[in-house]
Amino acid sequence: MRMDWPAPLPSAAVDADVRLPGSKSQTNRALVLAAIADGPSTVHEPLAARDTELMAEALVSLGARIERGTRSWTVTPIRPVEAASVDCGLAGTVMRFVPPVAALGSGEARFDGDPRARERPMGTTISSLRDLGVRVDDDGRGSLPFTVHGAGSVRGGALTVDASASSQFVSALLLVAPRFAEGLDLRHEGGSLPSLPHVAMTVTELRRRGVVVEESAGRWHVRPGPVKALDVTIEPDLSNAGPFVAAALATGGRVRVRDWPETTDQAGDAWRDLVTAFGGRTERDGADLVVLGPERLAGVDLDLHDVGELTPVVAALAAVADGPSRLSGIGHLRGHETDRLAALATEINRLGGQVEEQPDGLVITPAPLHGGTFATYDDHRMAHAGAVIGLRVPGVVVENIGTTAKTYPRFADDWAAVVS
Ligand SMILES: O=C(O)C1=C[C@@H](OP(=O)(O)O)[C@@H](O)[C@H](O)C1
Ligand SMILES: C=C(OP(=O)(O)O)C(=O)O
Repeated sequence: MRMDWPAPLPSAAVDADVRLPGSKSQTNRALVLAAIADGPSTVHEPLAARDTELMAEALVSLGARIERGTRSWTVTPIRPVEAASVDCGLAGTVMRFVPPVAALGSGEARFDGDPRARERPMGTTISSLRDLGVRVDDDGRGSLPFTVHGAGSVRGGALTVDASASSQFVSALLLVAPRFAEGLDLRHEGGSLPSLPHVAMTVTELRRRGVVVEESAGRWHVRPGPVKALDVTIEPDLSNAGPFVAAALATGGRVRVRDWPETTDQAGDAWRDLVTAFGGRTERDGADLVVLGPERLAGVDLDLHDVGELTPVVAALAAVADGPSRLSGIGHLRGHETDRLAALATEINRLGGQVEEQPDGLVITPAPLHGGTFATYDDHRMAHAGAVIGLRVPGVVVENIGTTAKTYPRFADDWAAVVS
């Protein structure tokens, strides 16, 4: 249900604890790897949200069995089916990770998604599968919908791709590469590869399951072999920690994020450095991370190429900061859930802000903001950005708060608990 949501305005500095749901990126990698493993695996504390439910349904439609309990999902690997239909929704991980899984099968799998999903870049998925000898039928636009025809096996070997539009093209191929007869010797060639922590997460998860991966700059070699079944526990989603971290920063308050991992591949771990850049501080307290907001929120000059998915919340903070900010290295965000650079500039400026869109980023000059509707374009992180601006600006109404269900169905309730 689409619901306009008046963003809560705190009456004092925020002082709260939050326990986040599981990581989308880890949950969807765990599901894919379990579906091609050598036996059943259990995923503990998975994220239950639209993107991960779509992933589970996609793998089930390809022949996996997934029993979804409240705190753990048990996956029995794929037994290939003759025909499958996969709804990718708006999930980049589903539209990029699942087609190579379908290529391992022996039937035909049709992929489609939300209207906006048909505009997200998919050309590298289609061309890389074709270069591997897999038949893919599409309408020539390099996007959804398309059909993958599994031929029972994929030979693999050497492959060069341009993954400058999304790191997910690389992760997708690496995840299934141990199941290619010759493994995979993958090179990225083209503009700079974004979101490197996400590729590191892919390599870590493969190695945890006994897969041999060698890597050097822009090149990965995956040896063929079994993917060992493994029971895993998913970490809290540190990218979704962003709006809560921002609540401490924007109000000069304190937020304790429960169970922040000591070490992790998650892009959201960069929040520890981002807090410092905005003038705040973090303290570790046992398993938790405590974020302490500054008296005055500093402007920032940040290259977010590696952690692009944090941009909407960073931009929202920059819009209420005391000094000017520049965010760069994020041209690829135009292919995310929406064109995030255009969406952020349009929506912040609608509230009286001064945001200039650049080819690879945003220049944000502080300006007094006023209330109004903050449109979200079916983008969960645009909704987070609206909520963060609403911490400082009375009368912000976030359009379609339900879009947060993509990765965080409880967001509005958790936010109300933290902010009021
Ligand atoms: O592999 C993943 O789990 C992801 C990779 C990144 O994609 P891009 O490289 O397309 O930004 C990130 O933004 C996305 O939210 C999740
Ligand atoms: C870019 C994102 O998602 P997706 O996995 O759909 O690409 C995101 O969550 O910020």
